[in-house]
Order: sequence, then C-alpha cells, then structure tokens
Amino acid sequence: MPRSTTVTYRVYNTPAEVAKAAAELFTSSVTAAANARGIARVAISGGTTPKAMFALLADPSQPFVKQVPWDKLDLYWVDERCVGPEDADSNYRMTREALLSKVPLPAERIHRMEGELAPEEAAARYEAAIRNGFKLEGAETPTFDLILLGMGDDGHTASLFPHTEALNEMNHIVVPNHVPQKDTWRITLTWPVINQGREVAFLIEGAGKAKVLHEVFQGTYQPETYPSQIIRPASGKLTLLLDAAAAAKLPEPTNGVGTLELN
Ligand SMILES: O=C1O[C@H](COP(=O)(O)O)[C@@H](O)[C@H](O)[C@H]1O
Repeated sequence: MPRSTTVTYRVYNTPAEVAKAAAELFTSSVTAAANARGIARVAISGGTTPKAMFALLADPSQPFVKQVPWDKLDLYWVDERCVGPEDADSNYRMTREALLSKVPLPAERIHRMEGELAPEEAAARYEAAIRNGFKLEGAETPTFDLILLGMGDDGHTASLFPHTEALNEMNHIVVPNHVPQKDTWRITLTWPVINQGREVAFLIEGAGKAKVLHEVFQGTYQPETYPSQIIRPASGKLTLLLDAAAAAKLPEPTNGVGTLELN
C-alpha cells in the first residue's frame, strides 16, 4: 500500500525562478539542520535541472554563498552514472564545475559516488561511506536532511528507472542498477532511503515533462512504470518546484501553489 502523502507544488514562470526557489530551499534547509543538529546532510541529483540552482548558490552577487553554513554541510549524491569524475556524463563533474569549485565546502565533506569503479564495488563503497558519515550502527539507515530529486521524461528519479531491479531493493542504502533501456549501469540510493529524508523535493522543468508529471501524480499507481510514484516520504510531505511548462497538465494552482493528496 503506498503511503498517503500531501504533495505541495509551487509553480514559477521560468526555470530561472525555479532555480532561485531551489537555492532558497537548499539554504534554509541546510541552515535549519545545522542549527538543530550541528550538521546538515544533503543528497543532490545530477542531470541538467539542478545546474542553474548550483550556479546561483555559487554566485557571489547572490546572498546564498554567504548564507549557507558550508562548514556544516555534508554533500552526497542520489545517483551517479558509471563513468569517471572527468567524464562529460558525470553528475559529480557537473556539480564540481557549477558549484563545488566556487564555494568554501571542505573537500572532506564532499562525498561523491565513484562511478569509475565496477558498479557493485562503487555501490558497496558508497554505502560504507554513508554508514561511516552518519555513524550508523547495525541495521540503521540514514535520514538525510534534504533530498533534491529530478525526474526524467520516462518517470525515473535518482537512477530508479522503469522496470529495473533497484525498484525491488529494500535492504540496501545504495545499489548498482542495470538499465537495459540505456544499455548502461547506474549507482543509486534506494527508494526506502529517499523516503526517509526529512525534506524531499523534486525540481522539474520543461514542457517535455508535463505529461509524465501528470501521470506520476494524478495517474494510476504503477511505480514499475513510473518509478517517481514510489517517492512517498515518511514525513507525509513532498514538495515539487516546477516551471509553468512542466506544470501545464496539473490542476491550476492558486497564487502559484497547489496541493494534491495521494492515497
Ligand atoms: O539521469 C539522470 O536524470 C535525472 C533527471 O535529469 P534531468 O536532466 O531531466 O534534470 C536526474 O535527476 C538524475 O540525477 C540523473 O542521473
């Protein structure tokens, strides 16, 4: 049975406004976690969508770079392509170029997935790094303060692709995932771990995502086909930051904000 969830979607006119809202969410969430617990643990996505948010966070003319308590942030990824850190497809490389090379985040607080290793090994090493970073014991699993997700036009999120093995994984924190439709392997956080995040948000842009967004949040529950549907945080709350083009098939929001109840 999927968990009942309140989805709050915030709709902005342009991708630039989505990026600003995402930078604000990142800043407030990291600050709140650092104030409450002395440390903020955030897992970010790759692909193209977060790039503009990273650029804003790093921009010295914006307030964010001064506001984020970088010395209290531990940065993780939700997924990685099985390529090296210099590869054009590397999620880490995109983040390094847009953000990490420009902000005072200590190197030891940047926890990248080692996509250059064999997928099994990379996943096992990342799981061990998370267990170590969160000081987990026994069967404990991590609670990230903020998890920022993207969504592909096939409904995948992180590297949880339609009809792939990782959708059945309940016991690990990180797994390798064979993605036959892309003839490749990925490394991904598992969905129970994503659902355990204190705050979970999707950043989604573009007319090409409008149909799948509608299917995921208003269509029949079929997570094997639309893996993003499996994201139902334990908090019962999920946030979507959308541009108007992506939100075109959702109910008209009031003053830019709409809610959907998923049961
Ligand atoms: O392959 C991936 O795709 C998704 C969505 O990417 P986008 O380019 O449509 O923003 C992304 O969230 C994931 O991290 C990435 O590895």
